[in-house]
Amino acid sequence: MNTTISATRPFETISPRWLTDVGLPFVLAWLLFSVWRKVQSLRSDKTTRLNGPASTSLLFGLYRHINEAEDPGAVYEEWALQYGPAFRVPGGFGSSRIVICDPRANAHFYSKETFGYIQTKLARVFIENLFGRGLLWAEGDSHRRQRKALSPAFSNAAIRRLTPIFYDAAYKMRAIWDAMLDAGSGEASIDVQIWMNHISLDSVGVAGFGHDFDALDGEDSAIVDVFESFGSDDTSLLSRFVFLMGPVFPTLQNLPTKKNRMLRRLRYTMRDIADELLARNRREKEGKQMSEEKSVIGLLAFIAVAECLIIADERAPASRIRNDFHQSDARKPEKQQKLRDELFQFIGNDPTFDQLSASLPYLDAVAQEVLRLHPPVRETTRVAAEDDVIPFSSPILTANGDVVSNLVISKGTTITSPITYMNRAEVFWGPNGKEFEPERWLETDGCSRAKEIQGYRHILTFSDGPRICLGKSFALTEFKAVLSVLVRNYTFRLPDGPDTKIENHRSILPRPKVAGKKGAQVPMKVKRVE
Ligand code: HEM
Repeated sequence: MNTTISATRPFETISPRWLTDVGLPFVLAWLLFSVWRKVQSLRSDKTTRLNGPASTSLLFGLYRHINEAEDPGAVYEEWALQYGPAFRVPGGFGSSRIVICDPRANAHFYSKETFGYIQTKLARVFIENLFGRGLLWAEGDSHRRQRKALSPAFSNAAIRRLTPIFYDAAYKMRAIWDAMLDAGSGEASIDVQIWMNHISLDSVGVAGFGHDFDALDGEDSAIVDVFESFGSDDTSLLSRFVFLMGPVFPTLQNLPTKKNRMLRRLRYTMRDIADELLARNRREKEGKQMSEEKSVIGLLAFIAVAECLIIADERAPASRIRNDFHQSDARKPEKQQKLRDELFQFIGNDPTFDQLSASLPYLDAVAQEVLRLHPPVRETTRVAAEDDVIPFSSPILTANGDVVSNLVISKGTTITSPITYMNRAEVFWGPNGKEFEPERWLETDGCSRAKEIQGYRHILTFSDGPRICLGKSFALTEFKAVLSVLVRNYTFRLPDGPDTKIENHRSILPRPKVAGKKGAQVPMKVKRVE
């Protein structure tokens, strides 16, 4: 398909003059407004007063400290040990949010999503800029209606039908890798991350649109181009400023930073593609009926598919979890072999959807463990739409010195559920909570206190409650199908052996990179299984 990016409407570049003439007065006006708002809200605030870490910056509070940490979960863990299961974290200009580190409190918080707790203003601007006013943007009854309409497309029956699409993509990649290995010495250095992203994009394209973006074939289409650019950095001063100040001044999100230009371009590209596919679909329907097997288009509105495609790649790519698996797994080759042994019962055929779901315990354990350790969405932050009382399973020591078991929350209070913390903290997962140990999912009493955590199998990676990820079965099936093909066919080693240092690459997408590499590169040494 020939998709033109009519939407690449370039923004003017921002000059330093612009920042002082327009940016500074704007920030000062907001500052005054925020102080006034703060005074107003303090008057009516009944929220339980909590202890917490002190602010280190008037502009950013502790946001920068958290956002730039290699492991934000560990930062929250330190504070939870110091202040208990609920504490207040300062943001910029006197703003703050309450972080809840308790299973019962999190279960309550998520159960009231979209009605009692809603997206922050910042998130709403971001989501609207990217997707428009769709499912992710909607709250309350409107969200419930949209979700109900979309759910059949993500049912087990639907994913069972889509499973061959994941295998097709994996085998297409295998043919390319085999050719690379044949042309060399039998071992090749392959940047697994790029290939996994291509698999994700192609399979979501075929599954959602009935259209192959041919990313695996190196097709240079607009959509592939936009998704690839997601891995690039945006470390400009303006971007960092917008990122850090966004929680206080959501409208800054509309400034034309490199990241915002990219997201806007993606949105327009998706719309162009959707228009073109709609027209094609209409033409095909005039001729012969398009096969329902090939596409879930009959069930999904185009814009919703576009949302899913972006979510799948931008917010929470299944490719990321496969990639993280290879890193964790390449450090512990015995686990790679254990998985291969389990999968070797499938020689000459592939596990079906039902076998992937229920008959391969070690593959399942590996998938769970990767999801637990590497949640692409690291935390959920919402604003209370009404007054509330959050129950806790452990006692809280308030700033007044009282010991309480409930937190009183006033309308307008910002609450954060720290997903990475809940998924990894020692208090729930034991002393090896931060290690890749798939075996914990095979032991019945392996993660005692973690059982108190609700969410999908006691982790919060897919969120929980009314907004729990709609595509989790899609993502898990894709992950397991592709991993089963890769591990049966290849062995993986990190470039410098088990001690290779992996870092977080800062870009629109949270991506890993081998330390010292430019950009989000994870080149692995790949060999065929003998
Ligand atoms: C490993 C892969 C994935 C992870 C970890 C993940 C995680 C999440 C999370 C945390 C949310 C909640 C977002 C929020 O609170 O704002 C979410 C929502 C959603 N996800 Fe996923 N996701 C994944 C893959 C997918 C895929 C492949 C699809 C579609 C094919 C998808 C479709 C959706 C949709 C439609 C929502 C919005 C649900 C709503 O607002 O009601 N996800 N996902």
